[in-house]
Amino acid sequence: MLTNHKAHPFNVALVQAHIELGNPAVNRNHMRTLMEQAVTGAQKPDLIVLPEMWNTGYALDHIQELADEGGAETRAWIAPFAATHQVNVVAGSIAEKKSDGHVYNTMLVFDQTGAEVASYSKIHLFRLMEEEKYLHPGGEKVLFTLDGGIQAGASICYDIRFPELARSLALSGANLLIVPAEWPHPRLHHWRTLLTARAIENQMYVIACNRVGRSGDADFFGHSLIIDPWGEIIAEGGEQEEIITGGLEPALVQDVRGRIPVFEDRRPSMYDR
Ligand SMILES: O=C(O)CCC(=O)C(=O)O
Repeated sequence: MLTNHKAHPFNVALVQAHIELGNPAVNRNHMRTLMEQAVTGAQKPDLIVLPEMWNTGYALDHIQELADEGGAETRAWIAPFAATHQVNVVAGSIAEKKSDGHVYNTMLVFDQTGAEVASYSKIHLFRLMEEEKYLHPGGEKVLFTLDGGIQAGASICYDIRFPELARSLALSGANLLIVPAEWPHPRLHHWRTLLTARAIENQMYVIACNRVGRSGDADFFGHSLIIDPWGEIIAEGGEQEEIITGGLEPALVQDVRGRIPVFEDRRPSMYDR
């Protein structure tokens, strides 16, 4: 295992929460309570991450009425929360109704001043949950810089089954992949393996925040993960609500990339699709 402990790691807190189906008001209050716990915990986080579709859950039948119009409601409380507590917030993803009338599965990112630094809508919609019938896919990959200078790339849940996206983010400069999810049983093996592979092959940190609890037929297992660029699991959640914390050491990315020069040894002309 590679170690490169610095005095001030970049502390992350993953809010592994239960989500109430189709009840944005309850979910908003619940997330705020958990986020307050995160910022008053023993280790003050530099970054808080929420799970996927936390405002509505997969209430897709009613998603047109339930979705946050222009993301306004979410922005209105998360931006001041970030500023008040001087913490970066990746607000998981929400069902967001955009001005084109479509609903997107959208990640919003705020810096420590409460300024919005990025917005990413899920590119790969998940047919097993009929996302493609109710949601509109995003049209671009998204990178952003967090306070502290860390370059991060956005992925939402099913996106991690497409290694091309994480690789493309890494090639564009990402040192960290952030993954909000609603990933259910019985695919824990896929979850852990895919996330670890994305970390190892791209020599980047991967932090993934999954929800817990039952919703309809789905049983969401948590197991939120913080994985370092060598593929070591720094922290992993259980199957109940909890806040998973860990410290990232950004210099470790260059360290690992120096040890096995994968990016120098790539042969892009050999990969035709
Ligand atoms: O790929 C999977 O197994 C789960 C994906 C998923 O649940 C989602 O994208 O919402």
